[in-house]
Amino acid sequence: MTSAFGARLADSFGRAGQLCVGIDPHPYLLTEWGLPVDASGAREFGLRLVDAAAGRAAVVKPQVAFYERYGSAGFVALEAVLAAARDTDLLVIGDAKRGDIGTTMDSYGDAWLDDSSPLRVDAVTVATYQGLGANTGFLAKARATGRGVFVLAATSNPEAHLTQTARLASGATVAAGIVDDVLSDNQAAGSDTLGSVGLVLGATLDLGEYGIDLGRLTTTPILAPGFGAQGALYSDVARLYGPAAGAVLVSASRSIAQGGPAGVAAAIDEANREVASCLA
Ligand SMILES: O=C(O)c1cc(=O)[nH]c(=O)n1[C@@H]1O[C@H](COP(=O)(O)O)[C@@H](O)[C@H]1O
Repeated sequence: MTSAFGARLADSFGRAGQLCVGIDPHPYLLTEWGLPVDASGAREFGLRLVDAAAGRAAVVKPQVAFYERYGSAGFVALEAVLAAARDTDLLVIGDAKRGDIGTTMDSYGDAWLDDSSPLRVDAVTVATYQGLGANTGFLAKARATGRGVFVLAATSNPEAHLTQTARLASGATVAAGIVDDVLSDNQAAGSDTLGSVGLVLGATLDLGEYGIDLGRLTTTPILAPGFGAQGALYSDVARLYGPAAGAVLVSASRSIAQGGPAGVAAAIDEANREVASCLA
């Protein structure tokens, strides 16, 4: 891979808009799609979403849990979906939400970020309960291979509120502290377009309450889940993210897939249109 993830993401935004199509093969969706609730169904679901998203959206985001639930057969299915996406101009975020001490994170880096791994993706989601410093090797590997990382900061689920708005000794919230760490990391790496280390900032939240200054995030990729099934509206992207809206990857999974396979392409086009008109 030649250029940095942030630069490739900026290029994709320019070509295909700011939508991320989540690939979450929930058992109920497999049934609705007329697919078996097993690894072969999850594979087919993922392949069809990749096919529909290619040329229509910037990014796809397979949720690893919905493949992992089938054990080794699920990982074989996921590898097939990732390989298919690699043959398109889509960027792929592996939603693996890995987080551990540094030496173990290095091994996760070998799984998701190494050029020789069948699970390699363009970017991965990580949790930093062990501190962003524990991800030093992981982030270095991402940069060295032109890949990216999205760090959970303010997640879309209501249960996270208590922990993520708790105050650090500095007085900043935990979420704002993670934002600061990521900003320092991107500044140290000197990215000139979008950085390669991004943040997860859910669309279901009042980010002001988390003490997050969106004006500082104009060149930090923001993965924004919560649209559709979790209640956020595409028409609210500009209001929710303000000055950082141009860096937001608007992410939706169930709401794109719920109309069945025949409706996916239209759902993607409609979502992309709504996001673009809100950001125009
Ligand atoms: O990292 C994520 O993508 C993520 C972070 C977050 O704060 N909230 C969140 O919902 N997600 C993921 O985004 C997807 C949301 O799916 P839908 O609610 O169906 O659009 C799921 O795969 C979640 O695991």
